[in-house]
Amino acid sequence: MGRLYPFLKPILPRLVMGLLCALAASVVALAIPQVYQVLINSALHQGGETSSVWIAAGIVLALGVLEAAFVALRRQFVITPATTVETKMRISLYRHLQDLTVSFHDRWGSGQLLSRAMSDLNFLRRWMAFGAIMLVVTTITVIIGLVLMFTLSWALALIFILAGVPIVIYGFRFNRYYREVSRKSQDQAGDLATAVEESVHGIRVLKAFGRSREALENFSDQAEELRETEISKAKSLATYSLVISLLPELALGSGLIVGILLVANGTLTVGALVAFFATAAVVATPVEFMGPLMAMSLTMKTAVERFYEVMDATNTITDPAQPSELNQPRGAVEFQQVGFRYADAKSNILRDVNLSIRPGETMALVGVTGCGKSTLLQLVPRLYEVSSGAISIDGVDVRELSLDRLRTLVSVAFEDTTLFSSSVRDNVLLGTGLDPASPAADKVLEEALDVAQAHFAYSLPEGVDTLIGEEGLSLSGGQRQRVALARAIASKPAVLVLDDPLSALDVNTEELVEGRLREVLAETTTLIVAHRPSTVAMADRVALMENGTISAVGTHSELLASNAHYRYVLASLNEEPKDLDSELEDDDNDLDDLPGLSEVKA
Ligand SMILES: Nc1ncnc2c1ncn2[C@@H]1O[C@H](COP(=O)(O)OP(=O)(O)OP(=O)(O)O)[C@@H](O)[C@H]1O
Repeated sequence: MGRLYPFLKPILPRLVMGLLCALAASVVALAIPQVYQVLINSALHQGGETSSVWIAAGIVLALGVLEAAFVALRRQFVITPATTVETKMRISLYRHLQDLTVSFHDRWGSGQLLSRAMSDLNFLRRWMAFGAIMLVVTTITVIIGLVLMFTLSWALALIFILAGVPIVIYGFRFNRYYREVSRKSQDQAGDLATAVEESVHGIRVLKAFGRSREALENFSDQAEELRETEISKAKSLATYSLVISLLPELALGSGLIVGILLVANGTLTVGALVAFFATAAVVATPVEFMGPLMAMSLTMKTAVERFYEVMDATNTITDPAQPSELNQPRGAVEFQQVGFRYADAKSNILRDVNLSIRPGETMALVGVTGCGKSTLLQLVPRLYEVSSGAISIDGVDVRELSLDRLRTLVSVAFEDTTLFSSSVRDNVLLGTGLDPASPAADKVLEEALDVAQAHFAYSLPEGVDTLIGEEGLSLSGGQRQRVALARAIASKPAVLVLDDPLSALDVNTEELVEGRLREVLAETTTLIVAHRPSTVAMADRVALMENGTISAVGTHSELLASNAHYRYVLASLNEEPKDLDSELEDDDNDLDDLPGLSEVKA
């Protein structure tokens, strides 16, 4: 819990003020029985002073009002700072999640992160605003109350101390058990959130495959598990609460008998007896309150642990201490002996990858499914870090560039497009750093939408300002891909990395996009994963990927003529490789000169 100090530091003065107010309220509450003692001893006997009754009543009333005022002040002091801390912690968590590597996000369920950012931090706020202060205050109230009880009658106070022993012993057991069960319930809540998130995202698949019932059954099982954990939590708290409320009551009962005997034999005054029991009543309330407070503190401890599990995850892909400059990038990309293994994977996905892409060249990456093409692309903007070897742009290792600079140089469009809940304009201009409202941004937007053949955006209900993404208008797969492609092009990168960005387009649109892309790509170094011969046709050269390495590089015609695996891969693509022949008629390569071509043609 000490780790919360940096977050709590700015609000400590207000928390201390809140604590002082809460303490003052308790002290005032404990002072009231002392007035009873004076009142009873001075007025409640024959010939007693009647005027003191009015004075005592006035004092008790004033003390009551004072106590209420202190309680109200405590609330004022702590509520605002607690929400401030909650917000700050939530923002730090979000910032850290943005910084953490893609490998981290591969391993963590989104629901687990969601539950940490929302419900765990919510617990924490409630604990700061109430639990922490009340825990300190109740402890101090009990201590002061016991001291007062000892001064009034040590024999009676001893009975209460004896009753406290089993409470403490049981408290340790409760502590251990409740921590475990509270951790379990918070993790289960995270898993449940993941299940909701997955089924909401995959609702079409679930419906289309008629799996809604199974999804519901799975969800119900998980929800049932959480319910059982919550019940065992509640049972354990109920038992603990029973112990800590019953024992003080037993002590009160037996204390009353002993107290009356003490008054009867003259060892104790009636006023002291009444004051003792009034004090004991003030002390008993916080003692009974200890159960829920302990439970709250243990839940909050788990919440802090869960928060720091994420915050402690280190970002391994960071800026270099002294970033290199790359002022006028030409866009020569070089892979040297690149090897890569996913965290937790048993073997390397990529090994000994050597590939040189000239400035302005378009290189298609072709290979059978699962051979590592997408993985290789993601290494260029350092979404994952190479395990061995190096990737350089214009001779500068990508690890020597600041991440901001690298990601301005390299732009990416993935096959599986993600659009954010904002306008088409904002989505396309995401990586440009331009003010979306500026005239310069309008021009860039227009050009990018034109290259990506995403003119449909102008016909949306509010044109390019139409809200798309999860909370907005649903676009078709091909429309989404075109917006994502426009986004990649808009920032005018030196290096463009495209993971089969046209896979969802119909043949005619694809042709139009390719026509415009060729013009753009003439200036930009491009590495493009190709699953269709028509995409291969856009490339100057083709790199063939086989078993996690580049096994051959050449023009389409060269590879077609000389490489059996290339022919096999092309044959397995969506279209027949011969479709490409017409595209390549203008190619400078003289196919007839290539060795072995006659066999291919045959
Ligand atoms: N995040 C990940 N963690 C662990 N393994 C992964 C991860 N992503 C991909 N893989 C594995 O790496 C291998 C290569 O995947 P990759 O997506 O790079 O292939 P690909 O050639 O692009 O396939 P496709 O043509 O089907 O898109 C696969 O065996 C896949 O299971």
